[in-house]
Amino acid sequence: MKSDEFIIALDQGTTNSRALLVNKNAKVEAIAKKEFKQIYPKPGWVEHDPLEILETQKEVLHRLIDKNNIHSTQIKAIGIANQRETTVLWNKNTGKPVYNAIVWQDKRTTSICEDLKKKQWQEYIKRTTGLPIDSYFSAPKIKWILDNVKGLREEAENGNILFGTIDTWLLWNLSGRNIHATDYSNASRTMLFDINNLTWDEKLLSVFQIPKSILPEIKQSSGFFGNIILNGIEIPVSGIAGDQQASLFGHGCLKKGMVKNTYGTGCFMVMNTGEKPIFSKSGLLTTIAWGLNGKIFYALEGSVFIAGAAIQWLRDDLGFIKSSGESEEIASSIKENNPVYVVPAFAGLGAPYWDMYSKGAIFGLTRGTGKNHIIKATLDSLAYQTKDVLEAMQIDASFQITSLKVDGGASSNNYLMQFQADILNATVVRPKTIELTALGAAFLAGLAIGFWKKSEFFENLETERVFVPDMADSKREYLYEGWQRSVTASMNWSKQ
Ligand SMILES: Nc1ncnc2c1ncn2[C@@H]1O[C@H](COP(=O)(O)OP(=O)(O)O)[C@@H](O)[C@H]1O
Ligand SMILES: O=P(O)(O)OC[C@H](O)CO
Repeated sequence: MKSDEFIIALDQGTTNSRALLVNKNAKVEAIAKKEFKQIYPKPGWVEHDPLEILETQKEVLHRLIDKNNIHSTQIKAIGIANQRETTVLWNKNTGKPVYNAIVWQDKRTTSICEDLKKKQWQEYIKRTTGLPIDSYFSAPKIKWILDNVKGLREEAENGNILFGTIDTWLLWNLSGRNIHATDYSNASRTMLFDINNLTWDEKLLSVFQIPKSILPEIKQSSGFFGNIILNGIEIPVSGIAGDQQASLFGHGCLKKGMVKNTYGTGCFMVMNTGEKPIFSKSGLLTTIAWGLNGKIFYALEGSVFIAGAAIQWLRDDLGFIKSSGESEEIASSIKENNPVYVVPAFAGLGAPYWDMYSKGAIFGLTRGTGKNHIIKATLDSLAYQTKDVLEAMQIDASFQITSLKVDGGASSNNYLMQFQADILNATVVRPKTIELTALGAAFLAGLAIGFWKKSEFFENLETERVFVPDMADSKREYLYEGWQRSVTASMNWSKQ
């Protein structure tokens, strides 16, 4: 091992818990990861077991340290990046979750959201929290758990229940059930947080009937959260951010107008908009990028709910491929001009459509369509959804995007990245490491303790490949027009 001091990043994603060892040169030296169970109790419902999340996260942390012969004294700080919005409520006396974690993709709270829309809360919620009303966010999930677990609201009112997004759940447990906190970026995904005044919003707490006592303290994304005891040594957790904001930071998108796109379970394009929130008229949400050095930075985000998850569906449910990576060769082998479209609206549609009732669909089937066409069309859908979001993001001449920085599991797919460049008519820039989420969390943690000086870690980020657009305008327009018709047809499909 060359380095002798490290930052560890815990990257708790929708499908994997990961721990990464980051050295002084800002390089990822080792990774340990473990997939965990996705629970689908009913159509549209998605849950995780909070204890399994905690156990897999601890397991990969210990495996990383043991396998690489790291002594706890070599770990200078820990940063956490997490799947956002996913909601856990637990009893603070027993430490036990009162219900499974309700995952960001879960659709069970559509009627709570519908009710809010009927009562005309859209304007207030957008202005206050930056968010559209959608079952994606934490507040309706908290309300659902409080309404549906017998006696829970009373327990919560008596001060026995805590709420957390996954960062908070991990921090509370890893700190010896001591610290109940989150950072600004995660707070901004709850639909309870006033992103202008930086406080929990009393009006929304009352609308959702959520007792304030269950909410965590909110801190800067880079700063001291608490200590974790690892093999008898105290290690500070000094960076926390939602995974997409962490990835924005990891890419070095520190200036207004800089943008990245992460292809994980979902696909999230995020643009730094500086120290003032900008409110989109075309379906993007306004969110907090991070709190750093006493300042708040804002971002515009296009959240696509199903991206890599659609490739997992091909693998695990349809059995069309044995591994996600196999999709690359299959898609590259199809040369026909008769496009099939898969609209993977398995969890409704996020940005820019925000349709909780859209359902997945396949269009353009002929007798000659085989499973390979469907594999290619599923990969293509990641690129089309990204184009939808990018179009929404070009709000004026100062936000023209001609180059897109990418990361996340599916960005390793060369077919997809080339098709992405073609359909956007923009270059796609892939860094040498696609673990930008983890790097972002590590950078936030390392900055807080002086492990790195301001921004020096970005100097070591290298580009691995640039994908240059190579498609005729007429073909691009023809293909995209077919996608737009397909999405439109899938919308408002069923309220079940
Ligand atoms: N070569 C590939 N081609 C397409 N999709 C891929 C490829 N490799 C991984 N994926 C997809 O990427 C996702 C995993 O990426 P990751 O960034 O780990 O996601 P998360 O953080 O959401 O758990 C999975 O949904 C998987 O299907
Ligand atoms: O698990 P990921 O990396 O797809 O990210 C999930 C998002 O944070 C949900 O908002």
